[in-house]
Amino acid sequence: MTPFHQTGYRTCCLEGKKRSGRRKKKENMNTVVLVTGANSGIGLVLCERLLSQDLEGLQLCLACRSMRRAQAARSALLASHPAAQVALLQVDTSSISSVIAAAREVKLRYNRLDYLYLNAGIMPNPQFDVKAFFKGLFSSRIVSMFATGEGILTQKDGVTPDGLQDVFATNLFGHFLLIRELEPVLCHAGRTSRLIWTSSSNAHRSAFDLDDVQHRRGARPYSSSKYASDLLSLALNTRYNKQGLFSSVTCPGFVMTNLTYGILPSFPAVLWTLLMPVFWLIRMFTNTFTLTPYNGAEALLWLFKQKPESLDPQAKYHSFTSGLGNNYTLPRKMDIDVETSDALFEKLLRLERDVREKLKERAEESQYPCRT
Ligand SMILES: NC(=O)C1=CN([C@@H]2O[C@H](COP(=O)(O)OP(=O)(O)OC[C@H]3O[C@@H](n4cnc5c(N)ncnc54)[C@H](OP(=O)(O)O)[C@@H]3O)[C@@H](O)[C@H]2O)C=CC1
Ligand SMILES: CC(C)CCC[C@@H](C)[C@H]1CC[C@H]2C3=C(CC[C@]12C)[C@@]1(C)CCC(=O)[C@@H](C)[C@@H]1CC3
Repeated sequence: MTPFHQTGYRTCCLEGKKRSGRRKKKENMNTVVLVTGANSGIGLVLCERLLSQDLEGLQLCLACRSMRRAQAARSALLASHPAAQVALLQVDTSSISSVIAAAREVKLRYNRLDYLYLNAGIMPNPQFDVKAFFKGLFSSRIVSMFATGEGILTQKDGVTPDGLQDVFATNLFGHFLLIRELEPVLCHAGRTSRLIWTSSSNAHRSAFDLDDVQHRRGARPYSSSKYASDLLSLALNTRYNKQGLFSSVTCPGFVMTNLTYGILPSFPAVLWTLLMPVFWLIRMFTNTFTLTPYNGAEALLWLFKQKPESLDPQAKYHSFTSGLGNNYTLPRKMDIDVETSDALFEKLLRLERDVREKLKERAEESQYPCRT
């Protein structure tokens, strides 16, 4: 038994026909999978679950901002899968130069990338509105409040050294730039590559504004960044499907991870654990309370096994856990449209041009420091 495993739960996947072991192995020869934010929570357990599939030639690349934490994750994975091929990559998705350097490294190491999991994410300085929470408990919004966190959470965002809003840069723009930089290894004639986003049911149209895509003005940068990732996924499909690149969006449900522990910082981890029976009870009414990273990773793993052409680009694929602890994946139509997704894509392209120019200027300045 490894730390990733969870006892007492039966996992049932809505998988198509079962393939024979031998065919499965041949098809997956040298499948390269890169996961951002792979050193903890859903990203780490996804890696473990991928390794447990026993796919021959699977090459995992853990893309993390801290090499120390990445090493610890690699050691944990190798402890349960000693023969696995697990590489590390340093990337801070909130930093333009880090993303560009990481992409350069990927292109040197691999000539093809089959799966790119865009999973790294933050929800900094969350503010939990206790009053709204108790009001919600006695209203008809109760189920949707527990499923989405809508109406009870806001955040205080910061600004990165590149001058971008932190949540936007980390959750969305860094990943956008990574995809753009990795085009040569993602778009290959005769083969498909996959982008799989860890979005959220907290994504909401009302938090997003095309005139403020970085969410400088509001107090829901997390919701805005996740809604933007839903839109971006659709735009990527519009533009890249012909080149064999397919994008999908997932929601892991409510999962106990470092991200959620940060929501009530005064709550020690042990209190969260004590609340587990309450959460299991709530799960009887909402299957979105997946609670463990193992359950939360269900949709991310399910998508790995699907043919991309069979997926709906306007659907979000949700991990669900039933009251009895069974995991399954189901699609839910997203509240997005092609026009807004295209408009966002254009804005991101413009921002990409700007940041690249700034980066060039900075490089020139450091080369010729005396020039004015
Ligand atoms: N937990 C939940 O209930 C839900 C989570 N999600 C999403 O799931 C994803 C994974 O989060 P989760 O597992 O819950 O939380 P964790 O905090 O455990 O994982 C987040 C991961 O992202 C990494 N990360 C954060 N910032 C950066 C950065 N600038 N550059 C590179 N990596 C970074 C973290 O690295 P480090 O350890 O160094 O901080 C960590 O590995 C996120 O996108 C989150 O929004 C969506 C819906 C629900
Ligand atoms: C202390 C109380 C007895 C219980 C407090 C519960 C809340 C802290 C949670 C109830 C629903 C949760 C939730 C999220 C965070 C924690 C809650 C608000 C998310 C917003 C976390 C991030 C996501 O992406 C969403 C999918 C989650 C939705 C549910």
